[in-house]
Amino acid sequence: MGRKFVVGGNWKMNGDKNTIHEIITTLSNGPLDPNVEVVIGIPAIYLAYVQSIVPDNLKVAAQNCWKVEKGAFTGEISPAMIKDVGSEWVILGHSERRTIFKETDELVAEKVAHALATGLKVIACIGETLEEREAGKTEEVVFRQTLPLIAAIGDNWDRVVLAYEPVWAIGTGKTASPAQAQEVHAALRNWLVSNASPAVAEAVRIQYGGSVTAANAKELAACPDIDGFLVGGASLKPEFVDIVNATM
Ligand SMILES: O=C(CO)COP(=O)(O)O
Repeated sequence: MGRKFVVGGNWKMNGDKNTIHEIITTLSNGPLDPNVEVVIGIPAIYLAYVQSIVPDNLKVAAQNCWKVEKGAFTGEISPAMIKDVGSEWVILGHSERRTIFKETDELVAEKVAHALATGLKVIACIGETLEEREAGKTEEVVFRQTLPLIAAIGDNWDRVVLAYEPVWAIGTGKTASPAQAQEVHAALRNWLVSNASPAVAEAVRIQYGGSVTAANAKELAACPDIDGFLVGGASLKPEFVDIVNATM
């Protein structure tokens, strides 16, 4: 069976009640391709608000969470809380979490394991820096980041989407070319055959993220191993509708 296209919008630390209302109105009017799964990543403080105004065809994600249910972790939110306000997804391991907040591959894996154990669905992000790419280490880095996720995910792959986001393409306007993105996606899928299982490799959806716009989405979406996008800046704009509809 084919992999269902899945498009995420990662708002990062953007939006206020007014602009959020506008974005949700735009997405509600769409129309959004009903064959595409759409997940929007919301700043934690607005999760409940967004949850109260989204239509059924939009799923809501937190952008991070901690690795236990509750306790003395000032400033953190737990998967149980995300679930409690009605959201089904969490984005984990985003490169901004890894670089700015120093999250290690192991911590990301612990978070993924706990989020899945709580019943959430996870978008797990991986991707190399420019320096790593130029040193010819792209695949090495992507495989290293994915390896601890294998044990963390266990047999919950049906609730996981991988997002390949080359750090040099994030927020820079420098999109990976379709050939560059496809090459990494295919290599990762091939690596999953032996490191997870052939069935997982075949079924798991791999999103591309990094300066995706309405202008480049169709060409990227046509690549056989690109199963969706994780969109930053453009997810705050009306063109997100066109990105969701890139495979129509
Ligand atoms: O980080 C991203 C999505 O998670 C990509 O951000 P941009 O689309 O703004 O490059």
